[in-house]
Order: sequence, then C-alpha cells, then structure tokens
Amino acid sequence: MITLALSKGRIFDDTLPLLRAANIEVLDNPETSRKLILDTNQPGVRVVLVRASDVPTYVENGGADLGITGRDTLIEHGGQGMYQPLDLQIAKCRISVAVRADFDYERAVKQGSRLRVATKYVAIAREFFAAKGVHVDLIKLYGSMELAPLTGLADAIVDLVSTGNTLKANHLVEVERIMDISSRLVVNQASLKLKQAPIRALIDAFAKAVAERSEI
Ligand SMILES: Nc1ncnc2c1ncn2[C@@H]1O[C@H](COP(=O)(O)OP(=O)(O)OP(=O)(O)O)[C@@H](O)[C@H]1O
Ligand SMILES: O=P(O)(O)OC[C@H]1O[C@H](OP(=O)(O)OP(=O)(O)O)[C@H](O)[C@@H]1O
Repeated sequence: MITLALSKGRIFDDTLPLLRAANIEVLDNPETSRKLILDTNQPGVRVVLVRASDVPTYVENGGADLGITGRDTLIEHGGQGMYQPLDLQIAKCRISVAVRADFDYERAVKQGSRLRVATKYVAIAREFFAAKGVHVDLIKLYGSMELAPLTGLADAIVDLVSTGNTLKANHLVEVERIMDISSRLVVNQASLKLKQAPIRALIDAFAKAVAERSEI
C-alpha cells in the first residue's frame, strides 16, 4: 500500500490532474465527505488528508510514504529528512513583505529602525531580514497575517501573495519579494527503499505530466 498525504483545497485540487496522469482516481470528494482516508481506483494507493503544515511531519515520520507540500512549508519544517524528487509547479505564489500603504518601509529600513514583523513563516523571515541586516521582532501568527499591520500589532508582514487581491483588499502593499513558491513531491526515505517500484512509477508519471504541462 502506498499512502499519499495531501491537504484539502488547492493542493488537493491541483494534484488531481497529476494523479489522473498516473491512472489514479480518488474515489471520495473531500469537500463533501468527512473521511480522512480516501480510497482510489487502485487498491494499492490511498490518500490521507492532513493540514498543509502537517504534510512534512507525516512524510518524514512514515505516516505517509509521499506527500505534496509548498516550498514555504518545507523550508519552515526543514526538509532534510525527506527526498524531494520533483517540483510539481502547482500552487504557485510568492512569499513577500507587505506593509500598510501609509508606512514608509524604505525609510524605516534606511534608518535602521527595529521592525515588528508578523508572520507564519518565522524561519524564512528571520533569514531574509538577517541577510539584509535589518533588526526585527518576529511575531508568530497562524493565519490572517494581513490583519496585523491594520491593528497595530506589527509594522510589516511576511506572507504568501498570488494575485495580490488579499493585500489590496486590506490596503497593504508588497514592498519586497522574498522567494517564489510552488509545491514539491516529498518522499519518505525508508519508503523509497522498501517500495521502490511503485513509488518510482508514481514519480515518473508525475514528472511526465509536469513536463507535458510546461510544454503547453
Ligand atoms: N493564494 C495562493 N495561491 C497559490 N498558492 C498558494 C496560495 N496560498 C497558499 N498557497 C500554497 O499552497 C499551500 C497550501 O495552502 P493552504 O491555504 O491550502 O494551507 P494553509 O491554510 O496555508 O495551511 P495550514 O492549514 O496548515 O495553516 C501553501 O503552503 C502555499 O505553498
Ligand atoms: O494574493 P492572493 O491571490 O490574494 O493570495 C494570497 C492569499 O492566499 C493565501 O490565503 P488563502 O486564500 O489560502 O487562505 P488561508 O488564509 O485560509 O490560507 C495567503 O495566506 C494569502 O492570504
């Protein structure tokens, strides 16, 4: 049995076409079912639904053989314990610094001010501001980062941006792009040895589907 860890929502939705390319159909719809273990048309393959930030933990510790997770989540978790054979080019976005439109970020940085930065991505933010030589107080949040500058909790946020609509709706502006993000296939190291043939077949099918898509 091969177990693939996915999170509900965009990662699940964007993974379905890749699974289809490997002749795998998920038999339940996570939006309508309360099941956490989903069967597929292949008796040897199942999908487990976990929180996006829990995917690396499941894969690293053998709760799943494979998983799909954002580069952001992988960096925060630390990816050393897993193979990362493939960038799937799905759930693409970027991680950026944003501030209130009336906050002069350039000036604060030039003056060497200490910045209060709210984020779910403390490792990425710490590394980024350390490399710039900017002193920051990091405030760990688990969601709705955009609210922090609006309420006076923070001067800036480090968060994911795709269309920019969420920032715009909250009168925030993107002032720095830290890195591009997409989702990766991650594989448990022991699983790759013990279940080599089926896992290799899945990696190859995904790789082919990603390559074909990038040709379009
Ligand atoms: N707006 C977006 N556009 C494209 N990709 C995104 C966007 N937001 C997030 N992602 C990517 O999708 C991944 C999963 O995001 P999702 O919103 O499903 O989970 P989450 O709510 O961030 O995680 P958790 O439930 O663990 O807090 C992120 O880690 C990121 O790589
Ligand atoms: O630039 P945009 O296209 O507006 O996308 C950016 C938003 O997308 C993500 O939130 P998501 O929609 O996943 O909601 P979440 O807070 O539940 O993760 C992210 O946390 C941003 O808030």
